[in-house]
Amino acid sequence: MGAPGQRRVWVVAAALIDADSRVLVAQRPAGKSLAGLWEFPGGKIEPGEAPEAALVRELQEELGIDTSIACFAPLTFASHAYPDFHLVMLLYACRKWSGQIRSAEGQAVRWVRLPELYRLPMPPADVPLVGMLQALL
Ligand SMILES: Nc1nc2c([nH]c(=O)n2[C@H]2C[C@H](O)[C@@H](COP(=O)(O)OP(=O)(O)OP(=O)(O)O)O2)c(=O)[nH]1
Repeated sequence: MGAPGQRRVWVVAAALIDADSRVLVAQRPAGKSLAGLWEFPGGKIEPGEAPEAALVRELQEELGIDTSIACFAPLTFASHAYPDFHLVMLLYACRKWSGQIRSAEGQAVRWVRLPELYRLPMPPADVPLVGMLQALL
């Protein structure tokens, strides 16, 4: 479980859920780590930044939507040792936003139902989270 002193990376992400209980996933672009895998939108928390503020910022940057901290319900977290860092990722559920979702950073995005989510290739840290999401939907 993670070498001592391994770099720890704090990430925040959202399970955006629509009225049909579908979840939005985004594909990691070619050339980045974990390329091609489907992830929950989000990103790294900046130093001094509150996780929820980071999530509002990331959803605006990546998807062009406005969200409110009040609409984030803590869902679960991932703690996963990647070869070069240890990821801690907080996952929030969010059913309310304003604006039209568009992929502002060129990532492919898809709305998927749970059975499909189980079949999509996701980063290893995300795999245990899907079951937690199932309990919510
Ligand atoms: N947003 C997001 N990141 C995830 C998920 N699962 C997972 O392992 N990650 C990892 C990938 C990245 O290493 C990190 C998120 O960083 P980021 O999205 O802000 O930055 P990045 O793509 O430039 O990442 P990197 O190239 O520096 O690794 O968390 C997920 O579901 N959503």
